[in-house]
Amino acid sequence: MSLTSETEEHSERADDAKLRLENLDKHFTVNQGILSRILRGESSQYVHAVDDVTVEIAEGEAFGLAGESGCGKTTLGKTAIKLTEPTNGRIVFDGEDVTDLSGDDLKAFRREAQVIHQNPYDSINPRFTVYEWIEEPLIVHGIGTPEEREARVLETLEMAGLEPPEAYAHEYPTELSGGERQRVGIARALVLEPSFLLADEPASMLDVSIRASILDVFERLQTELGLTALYISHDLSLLKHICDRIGIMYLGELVEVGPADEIIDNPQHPYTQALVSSVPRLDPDVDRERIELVGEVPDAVDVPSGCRFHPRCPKLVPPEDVDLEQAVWRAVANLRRDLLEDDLSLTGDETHTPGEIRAEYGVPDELSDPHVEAVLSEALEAFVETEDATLDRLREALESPCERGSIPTYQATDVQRSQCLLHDPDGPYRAG
Ligand SMILES: Nc1ncnc2c1ncn2[C@@H]1O[C@H](COP(=O)(O)OP(=O)(O)OP(=O)(O)O)[C@@H](O)[C@H]1O
Repeated sequence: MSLTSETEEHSERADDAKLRLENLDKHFTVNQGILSRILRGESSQYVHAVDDVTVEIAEGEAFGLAGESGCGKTTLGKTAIKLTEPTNGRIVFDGEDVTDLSGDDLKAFRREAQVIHQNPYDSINPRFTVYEWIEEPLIVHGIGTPEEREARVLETLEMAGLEPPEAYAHEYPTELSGGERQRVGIARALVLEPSFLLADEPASMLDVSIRASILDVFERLQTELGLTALYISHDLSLLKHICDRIGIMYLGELVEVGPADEIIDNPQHPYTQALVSSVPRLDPDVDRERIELVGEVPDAVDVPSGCRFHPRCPKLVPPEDVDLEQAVWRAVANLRRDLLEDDLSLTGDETHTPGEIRAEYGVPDELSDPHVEAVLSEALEAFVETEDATLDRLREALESPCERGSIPTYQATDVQRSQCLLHDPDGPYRAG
């Protein structure tokens, strides 16, 4: 299914959506000195923290966001509930466009959408007692008499599992353990009776022994209060445990979305497959082959063309006229990438022969495809001789379809969407 029909599908279901993000972008301007920009002749550059994300979260749903560090999870979460302004796109909450809310309307929205922070040590003001800290949002929003507020604070402490609430109310946060502080953070988020909760790495700072009990609180609250929640975490096993659906982010884009169990047990996008395979304890009974992810996540300023995962993808699609085994093609593509970027990764400082360069990249001395062999050996000879080769032929002749244009989102299975050419039902490539 193409992106167009996906949009139609969304608009049909839009009424059930608690939160709907449409083509959401959040870009940050890179903080470069004016002088350096003038000298290097560059215009402003942007960090593509979130790019063209379209997704909806249903009423009562727990949605998880996962992906490597820096891929944009926190920025997407914060933008979704307007803790930071989107660069482009629309945010629809309870059927209403909240993208440009301000003033009292924004304040009312803030009551509905609350956040639980990652760090229970930093996020609480130590000068407040637990009672004062949890009562504050009620005062800010002008809610209730002092007696009504007291009743609400104590009730909320109890909901967050701080019992007896009267005993906790007059403590200072510094006197509490990490798990207790996280429960205080939960109580503060709940006191306004929100309908949407953003929990950013809610358990990552906690001891393993405490994590399970905090996750139980989340699960219980969601069932009892019917909350819709967006959980952000590196930890796929945590998300599998508490979420209905999971979205996987890579370099600002949402590359796969589907039911939590399916994302873990039957990942479709090559990036999700690699991410899942790197977590051995996800499912001890499943003997999963570990997929090694080569290289680092690229810079979010200078994002790769086409599929952003293509420089690292173990399933990179070769050009149609290339006939090489996948592992050999990946090795050739790695060497081509570094030659084109003039950034070969070689051991030692001495000059290398074409044969030595090939060996370092795991490219065989003679490729079985004569066309690729001719293009690559010509480029290597030129590179070694002049160190400044014209590499246009290498660039054009061996360009992968994954490097071109923007990759749409496809329906990869009945329940999973994936932004990968391998899932184009009308395309020549097949997922394997
Ligand atoms: N205020 C900001 N100004 C400039 N760049 C930013 C800002 N906030 C985030 N970024 C950049 O945006 C990208 C996405 O960051 P973000 O924190 O959203 O990722 P993340 O997936 O939540 O990472 P982590 O898991 O490490 O928290 C990164 O490249 C980050 O450096």
